[in-house]
Amino acid sequence: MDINVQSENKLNHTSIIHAKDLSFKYPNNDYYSVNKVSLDIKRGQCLGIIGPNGAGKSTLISLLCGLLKAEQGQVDFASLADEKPLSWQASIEKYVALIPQEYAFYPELSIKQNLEYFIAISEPNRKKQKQLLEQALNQCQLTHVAKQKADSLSGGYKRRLNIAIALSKSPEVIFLDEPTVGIDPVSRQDIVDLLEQLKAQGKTLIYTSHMLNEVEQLCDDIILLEQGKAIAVTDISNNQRQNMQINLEFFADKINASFIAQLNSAASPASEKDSSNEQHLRLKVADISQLQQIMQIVSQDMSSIKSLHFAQNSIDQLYFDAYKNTQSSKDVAC
Ligand SMILES: Nc1ncnc2c1ncn2[C@@H]1O[C@H](COP(=O)(O)OP(=O)(O)OP(=O)(O)O)[C@@H](O)[C@H]1O
Repeated sequence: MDINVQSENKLNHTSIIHAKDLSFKYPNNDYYSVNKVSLDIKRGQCLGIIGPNGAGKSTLISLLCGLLKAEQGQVDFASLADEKPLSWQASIEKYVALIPQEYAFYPELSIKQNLEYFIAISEPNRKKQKQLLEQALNQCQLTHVAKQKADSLSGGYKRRLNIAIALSKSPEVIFLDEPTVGIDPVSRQDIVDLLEQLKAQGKTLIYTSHMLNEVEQLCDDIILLEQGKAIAVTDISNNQRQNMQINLEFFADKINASFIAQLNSAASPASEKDSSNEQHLRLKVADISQLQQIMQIVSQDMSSIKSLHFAQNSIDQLYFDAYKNTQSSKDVAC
């Protein structure tokens, strides 16, 4: 595999990492853990890598940040250096950080000692070391627990320390492998907020998680992996979010047949009745004009409606649709 550092104008001007046809097989495995994956990571954006257990997310991250060498394919990094271009290895060491799934710190040391140790590896200047330490402690809200032994911290604080160590070298590109796994919802939200701040500062994030709501909140682009292959690549930038389908759900004391017929004729042909019983009706609405017609019908008989919910097609739906499609194409192939 080739990993090249390109001057930015050789890549698409917004791209920071471009990978083409990456493939990797672990020794002794007879299958590819990553199979011909191509992707483009834009500067300052967050790319989400999602997929079921064993889909190849961690392996893909390891390939992209140079921890593993692919058998085939190529990774191009835009030159991250301001002045003279660096080798890809030097570029990765200086500008790229990986926050792994496992805890990557010394349990016997305190938070401060851990950070001091890792900062000293990449920054020889004592004054700068101190600044980086304070910055990492503040950014990850660890100042008040800085003297505590890492081993004694809660899961949420251990995750923050993992992130603080990676951030302490002020990276431009940050790979995060399930950074919120196994922690409570409040700690999880704190970490998502921190990642939002990093994005706002212009950092490029590559993020894997099984928490699809986090992915939806943070990511601009998503790549869905299954058995090493990229089975869907989705741009969920604002534009696309607006175009996502609207789901409309009615709950009523009783939904009668003529009401359902009226709604269906208003919504037809693009709308689809998912389910109906006497109390519950779910419609997929294709556009705003359909929605207006439906709301007109509903407003004529509001008395029977107990509640009505709008839900945009979420990333969960995209995930399940893409996954369902690959499963059904496998069934056809069998
Ligand atoms: N060190 C290894 N040696 C052999 N096979 C491995 C190794 N690491 C991963 N694999 C295999 O490669 C495939 C992809 O694994 P990987 O850990 O990249 O998936 P993942 O999507 O990150 O999974 P998870 O969501 O469970 O973390 C799996 O079939 C896994 O068993």
